[in-house]
Amino acid sequence: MDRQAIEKAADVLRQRMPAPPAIGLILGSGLGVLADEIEEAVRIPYEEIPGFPVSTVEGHAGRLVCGRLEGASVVAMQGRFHYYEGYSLREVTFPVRVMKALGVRELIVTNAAGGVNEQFRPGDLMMISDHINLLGTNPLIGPNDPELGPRFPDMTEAYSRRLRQLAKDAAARLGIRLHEGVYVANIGPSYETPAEIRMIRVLGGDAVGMSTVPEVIVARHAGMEVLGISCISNLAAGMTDAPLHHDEVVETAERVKADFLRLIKAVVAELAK
Ligand SMILES: Cc1cccnc1O
Repeated sequence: MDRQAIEKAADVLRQRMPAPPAIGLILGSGLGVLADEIEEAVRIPYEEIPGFPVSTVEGHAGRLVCGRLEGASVVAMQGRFHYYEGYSLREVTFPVRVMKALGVRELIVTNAAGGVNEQFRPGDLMMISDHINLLGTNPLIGPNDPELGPRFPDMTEAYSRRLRQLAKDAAARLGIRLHEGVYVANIGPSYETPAEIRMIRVLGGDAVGMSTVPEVIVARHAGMEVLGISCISNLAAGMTDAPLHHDEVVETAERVKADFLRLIKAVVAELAK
């Protein structure tokens, strides 16, 4: 990814944003409602930002929302880009590069995921402790710009221990049940087969989805701290007889949004201190 394109997008946004953001939020399917809670909000459609792709998935609005949330200056992606839409991983992760250029230090990534762990139920929240990349590719492939990050970034703590503790403490304070587990990225857009879900379980996966991992790899490359929260939208293939539908993914996220909102806002409030 070239620095010129990143700076060009960041410059356009600096002209329109109320203040430099400290926290970035990527809101997954049906979870964009959090951006509606941002105060003094400036909403910028992706098509007005040079270098941003345009989201094509139902349940993803397609705009950047900047403003204040729980006392912090934030920038939220209301709608994200997915590899399965046909974008390159560099395009999918370009917004993370721009957030870094704007000054974002902590990135909270959220998604709707399929439950693989047999203890999980639709509507549960899972904090991501680690991920497994089954995409068979990586957003950092190609020449590395050392100004953006190291050639071989360490992924030992892809999901910040500090932020995970913050989220755990917030969930306990709020009486929100918060699982913790491993998120596995599948390319999509077809859902996983029952055999693939059995494989993912054997590999140690607790939830599966079609996003998040590319953004987290780039965020860690850029030196950002990351917290990941999955909304278990439905049980993955083979765990029930029912077939999977995208509208179920969005509908479940809608249903659990109260707890999801309370948790993310509590974490942001802590970071704003
Ligand atoms: C996003 C998702 C939801 C349910 C099952 N599998 C997935 O990849």
